[in-house]
Amino acid sequence: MSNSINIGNVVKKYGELTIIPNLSVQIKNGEFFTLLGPSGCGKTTLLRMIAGFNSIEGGEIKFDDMIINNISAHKRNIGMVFQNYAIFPHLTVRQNVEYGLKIRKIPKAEMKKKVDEILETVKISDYQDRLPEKLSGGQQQRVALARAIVIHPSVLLMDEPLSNLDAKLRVEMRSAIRDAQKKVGITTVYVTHDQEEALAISDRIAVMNQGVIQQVGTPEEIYARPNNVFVSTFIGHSNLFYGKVGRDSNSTYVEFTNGYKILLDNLSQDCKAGMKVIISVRPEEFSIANDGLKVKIKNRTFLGKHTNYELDFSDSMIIPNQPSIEYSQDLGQSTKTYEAGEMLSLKPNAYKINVFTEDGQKSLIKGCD
Ligand SMILES: Nc1ncnc2c1ncn2[C@@H]1O[C@H](COP(=O)(O)OP(=O)(O)OP(=O)(O)O)[C@@H](O)[C@H]1O
Repeated sequence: MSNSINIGNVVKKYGELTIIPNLSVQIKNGEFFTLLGPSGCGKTTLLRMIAGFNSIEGGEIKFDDMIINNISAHKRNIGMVFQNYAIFPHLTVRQNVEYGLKIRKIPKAEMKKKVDEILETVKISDYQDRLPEKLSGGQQQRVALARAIVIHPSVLLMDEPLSNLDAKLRVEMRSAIRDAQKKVGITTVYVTHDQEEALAISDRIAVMNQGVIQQVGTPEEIYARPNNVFVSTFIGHSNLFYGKVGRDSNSTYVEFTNGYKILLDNLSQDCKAGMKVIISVRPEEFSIANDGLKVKIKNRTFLGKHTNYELDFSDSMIIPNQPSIEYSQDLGQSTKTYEAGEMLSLKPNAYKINVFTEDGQKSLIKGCD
């Protein structure tokens, strides 16, 4: 039986150093839940706390209603998959998968049935008599996955399981992992620093930075309505502009420093006229229109499905220290391309753009505050 995981006010310290100051999150039974964040933000640390490999300096972790803080790792009934496979080199695929069941003294016939089933689920039946050295990285990772889920753990924990695989295999393995997880229906916590992988694989994502969860939501929610500037720039690309709020008798708008206005009907009540804000526009949220922002193209990059234009806005309009300001033109929608030096008139999509407080900490879109 799979469990929910309830993490309440947990604290992690290494000596004097606090890595996780106070973190709470509820992971639902059967959910594919991803911890996503930059290197060093504490993802592995939190995963190891759930697994029982790390001490917990404050708060509680519960599987359903049972507090597990003081239950040792091997009694938590957890399946784990790491980036370096951790399968036994001297055992065949089948023996590797059987291993956990043998330890649990599962009767032979039942063991055979369970192993057959899992080998089928992760699609490695054909290799069952091979030694791991005769398998590709992706196949080895399937063995590790089969071995972790065959014991029917309460929760499955995965730490960057695809990072040793090449790009194409990573994409293929994403679906393999997700399909197996859904079929078995096991609560899964997955750690990655790869945002595309997180978007592709997860039911919900927690975006972490410096030991603090910035936002929890479905991939769509996090991409479309990030809570703060960190999330908006960590997940996908966002162009950030200085702006201020304006109100007149029957409309509310944000205004760029060059006076360009976008009418918005979804700004939160906190937005007072004159308030300084950050306007966040994704590259695909611009479209070419006569009444847009006038801007010069810096360079053009053809990327197959779309063309990326780097834009040359005046420094007074854009928040400093951004890698680039970009417009992405979907080639399915347009055949005309533009060259460096040409002027464009780009209109941001009022329904899609995001607005944040001046310090970047809070969204000012209704429902995201
Ligand atoms: N045993 C330890 N003793 C002291 N500090 C540690 C220990 N393990 C991790 N840290 C520190 O805790 C912080 C979080 O590390 P953690 O491995 O959880 O990050 P992460 O988000 O998983 O990063 P990555 O994606 O690079 O694995 C880092 O600053 C790391 O240096």
